[in-house]
Amino acid sequence: MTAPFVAIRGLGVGYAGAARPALQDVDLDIGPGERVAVIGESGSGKSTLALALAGLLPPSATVSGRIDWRLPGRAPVPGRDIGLVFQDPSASLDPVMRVGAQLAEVVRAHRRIGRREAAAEAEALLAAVGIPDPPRAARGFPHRLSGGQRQRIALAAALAARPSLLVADEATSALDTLVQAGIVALLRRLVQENGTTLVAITHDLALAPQLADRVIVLKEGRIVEDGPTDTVLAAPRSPYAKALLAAHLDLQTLPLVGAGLAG
Ligand SMILES: Nc1ncnc2c1ncn2[C@@H]1O[C@H](COP(=O)(O)OP(=O)(O)OP(=O)(O)O)[C@@H](O)[C@H]1O
Repeated sequence: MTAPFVAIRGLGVGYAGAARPALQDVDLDIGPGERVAVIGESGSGKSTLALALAGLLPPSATVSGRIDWRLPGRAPVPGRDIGLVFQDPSASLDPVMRVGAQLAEVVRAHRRIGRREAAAEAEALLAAVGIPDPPRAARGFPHRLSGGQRQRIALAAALAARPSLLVADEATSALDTLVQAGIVALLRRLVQENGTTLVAITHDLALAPQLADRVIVLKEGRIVEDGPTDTVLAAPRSPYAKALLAAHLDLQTLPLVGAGLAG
């Protein structure tokens, strides 16, 4: 791998009152432009890793270890260097602000451009994420849109500042299968086009081949598997990853595209 974009060493995160640390001894290098899926069951520490990367852990959390960024001389700024998309788009969209104004505000918060230019950029972003009739959508409010459209707009907002890293935490979990497929395809296209590094958190193994070249499996706050997506899904080494995969195949959900396991 070329020089890592971010290098995590011995990261541990504990929350007050918790029986065990949410993350322990996490060592992880992520290269520029890499697309990484972080998989694990509920409570394994996926969201904590996302928050640690974004610098958004609650102040009460106890943090040890280091996260070093390849950004010259400064810490990354969430929203500018790191875009975030969550499961619930309402977390990132203001219900009482017009969609176009919200996007324009994000653009102007990070780039020195005038109002008109920012409004035009907002419409361009809406078009880029596949929202029909961008000028009309820009004048509307988020609550008038479907869940899938709101998630597209949350994605547009996360990418408005052209971040180097996009962290998507269960970004498609709340959506039905068809809408989910559309958002996954969009996410994949946008990060490829922009060369954005992607960390996609998901409990859904079936999404890993569609989103990522590399899979990391977390169990009880530790990385138990880390490798190319196809290799991990075709031949997991850790017993835990094997069990996750077996449980997934038992459920007979979506075929694991690209893993040679679909048939
Ligand atoms: N703010 C918090 N305060 C206390 N404990 C927390 C907090 N956030 C997470 N935890 C605990 O830390 C552990 C890891 O949680 P985390 O949300 O990172 O896991 P996860 O894999 O993302 O789970 P899920 O898929 O359910 O979101 C869990 O035991 C959780 O209960």
